Order: sequence, then structure tokens, then C-alpha cells
Amino acid sequence: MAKLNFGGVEENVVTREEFPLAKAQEVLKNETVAVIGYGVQGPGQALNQKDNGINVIVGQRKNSKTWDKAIADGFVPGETLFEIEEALQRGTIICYLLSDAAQIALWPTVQKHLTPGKALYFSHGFGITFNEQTGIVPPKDVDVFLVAPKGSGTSLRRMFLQGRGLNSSYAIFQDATGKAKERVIALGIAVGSGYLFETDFRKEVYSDLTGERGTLMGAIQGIFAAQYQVLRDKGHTPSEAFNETVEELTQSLMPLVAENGMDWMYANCSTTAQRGALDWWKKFRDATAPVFKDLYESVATGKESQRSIDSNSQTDYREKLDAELKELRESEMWQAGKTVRSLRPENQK
Ligand SMILES: NC(=O)C1=CN([C@@H]2O[C@H](COP(=O)(O)OP(=O)(O)OC[C@H]3O[C@@H](n4cnc5c(N)ncnc54)[C@H](O)[C@@H]3O)[C@@H](O)[C@H]2O)C=CC1
Ligand SMILES: CC(=O)[C@](C)(O)C(=O)O
Ligand SMILES: [Mg+2]
Ligand SMILES: [Mg+2]
Repeated sequence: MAKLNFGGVEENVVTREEFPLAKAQEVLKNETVAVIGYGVQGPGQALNQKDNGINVIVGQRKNSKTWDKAIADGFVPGETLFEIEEALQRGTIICYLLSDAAQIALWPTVQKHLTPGKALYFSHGFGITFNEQTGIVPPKDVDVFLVAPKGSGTSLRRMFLQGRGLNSSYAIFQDATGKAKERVIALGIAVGSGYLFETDFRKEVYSDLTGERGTLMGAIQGIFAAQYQVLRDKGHTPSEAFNETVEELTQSLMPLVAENGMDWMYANCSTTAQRGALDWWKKFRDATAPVFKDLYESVATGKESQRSIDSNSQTDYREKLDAELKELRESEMWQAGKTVRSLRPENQK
């Protein structure tokens, strides 16, 4: 395991060089990896494993859209695609990739098939960490671990196809066989991770829930909406407001941050912009820090997990989520964005 210096702190990471695909294939050669659920992570992880030569099967409800999607993706009913129970029975490693709320309902069925020596794999620390809310308590004689790709399953697949790799975290909750570590790292490489960093279930879920509610998804939409509205209220057009809030960020500036850090992006902007950004960033930090503290507290006390279980366990949760997404999509800001995107030269015919 490589020890790397992250801004002055030493941490363990697993790279593809020290744990190449051939080693992962060797570790998993006698395993049947059953991917249960074919939503967002399911396809990314199952297809990457298939392309990496791993013996992977998919478990999904028959007569569902995602069953048909699995077939379209090359999984074959009766060979590599099964009803959930049959996949659970065939799998030696169960990748539990239903939504976190749906994992609760199927848990009694999964539990039945966790015979000694099998492994239970998650892509989130949710079910185990919040077990008082989920009831997910695995038997002692199976390995339990996670590989959590740090991004959408869609990106996991896309980056794999581009020869790149999304980074993932991994954690071991229970090592019953003595082989949990080589199993989990082999799976991490097999699902297409670029590299793996170490964590535990609790830290994974606390940081993940904070991140997605915070800067990655929730906070960013909030900041966009606030700035857009101020510009609109001051008489700027939708296209101007959208460009100065979103388009320039995603098209020009964030790629520079991704490539070489914030100071590099700043350095490639005008001295006027640099002066202003350097003056203002701390005000935004100080204004939002209390909200982030509240958010972390809400995660750590189990309020966020309970809210997500309560709303996503309802039978009409999909319709309700879709309605809320529609509200975003139909807001003036994102409608303006749609027109702006259509003007990008690569989107014009
Ligand atoms: N969406 C993503 O890209 C990421 C997800 N994760 C984690 O990966 C896991 C899977 O998440 P997603 O792929 O987003 O799940 P999802 O919400 O896309 O659902 C996966 C599958 O569950 C099936 N399903 C829903 N309710 C069911 C039920 N009652 N019985 C049987 N099947 C049911 C759906 O048909 C779907 O095929 C979760 O633990 C999540 O937190 C982690 C990183 C990113
Ligand atoms: C994509 C990801 O890693 C998230 C945002 O945490 C999630 O989908 O749960
Ligand atoms: Mg998440
Ligand atoms: Mg995440």
C-alpha cells in the first residue's frame, strides 16, 4: 500500500500499479460476483467488471425496465441475468446496489442467502452505519466491506471507457474469511476505480451525505440560485445571468480547477478578477460555515438518513422526486441554461 502525503497528512492509497487488474482477476477467479440492482451504480459496476473479465451476474426484477436495460447491455437471462433471489443464491460476493431505502425492504431476503464465507459488498456506509434505522445487521461469518465510487455510476462507466478511472474509497466492516482485504481491493479495481483510498463505514457515509447535500449538489444549486436571482433583479437578462453564474464555471473555469487547482484557475483569470475573488472568498466561507456545521450535525445525528429512508420508502417516491426535479428543470435559470447549451458549437448541427 502506498503512503502518500496529502497536504501534510500521510494516508494509505491503493493504486492500479501496485494492484493491477491481473491481480484482481486472480483474486476473484473462483468468485461469482452478483450485482443486485441495476439503477445507476449497478450498470456501471457490472459492465466494468464484465469488461474486466470478472465472473459477474446481475440480479434484477423481471418485467422491469431495468431488466430490459440489462439485456440491452449484454447480460443474458439464465446465464448472467437472474431474478434477484436466484442471483443472491448463485453469488459468492453480493454487491448490494439497490437504493439505500430499498435495501431495507429486501434485507430479509438477502440475509437468507448470506451463507458462511460469502461477502456482502456495499457502495455506501449507509445501511451498516445507520443499522438502528435500517435493520441491516449481517451474520458474523461473512465478509462485509464497501467500495464507494466517488461520483455517479454514469461517470464510473464513461471514465472506464475513456481509459480513465474515478477514484473510490474502500472500507472493511467485517473480515470473516481473512480474505476481506484482497477481496475488497480486487473488487475496487474490477469495478474500474482509478485508485482507492482507505476509510471506514461511518466516515464514508458522514462525508458522503455532507458532500452531496453540500458543495457537490445542494449548496452549489443554492449559490447559483441566489446569484442568478440578484442579477435578474438588477435587470440583467437570463442569458447574461446564466452565463455569469453557471456556463462560464462549467465550461471554462472548473476544468482549470480540475486540472491544476484553484490558484491555477485564478492565475489564468484577469488581475481584476483575482483581486475580487481573493477579497470575497472568505466572506462566502464565513457566511456558509454555520450552514455546513448544521448539515454535518444533521447527518451525524441520523436525521438525514431517516429523512431519506422515510421519503424514499414510499411507493410513489419516484413520482415525487421527478416532480421536484421538474421544478428545477422548469425554473427560469435552468430553462435559460437549456438554450445556452444548445448554442454551444458542438451542439449545433
Ligand atoms: N447513484 C450513484 O451514482 C451512487 C450511488 N451510490 C450508492 O450505491 C447504491 C445504489 O445506488 P443507486 O445505483 O443510485 O440506486 P438506484 O436508486 O438507482 O436503485 C437501484 C435499483 O434498485 C431497484 N429497486 C428499487 N426498489 C427496489 C425494491 N424494493 N426491490 C428490488 N429492487 C428495487 C431499482 O429498480 C434499481 O434497479 C446506494 O447505496 C447508493 O448510495 C454510491 C455512489 C454514487
Ligand atoms: C454520486 C455520489 O457519489 C453521490 C452524490 O454521493 C450519490 O449519488 O449518492
Ligand atoms: Mg451519496
Ligand atoms: Mg458520493
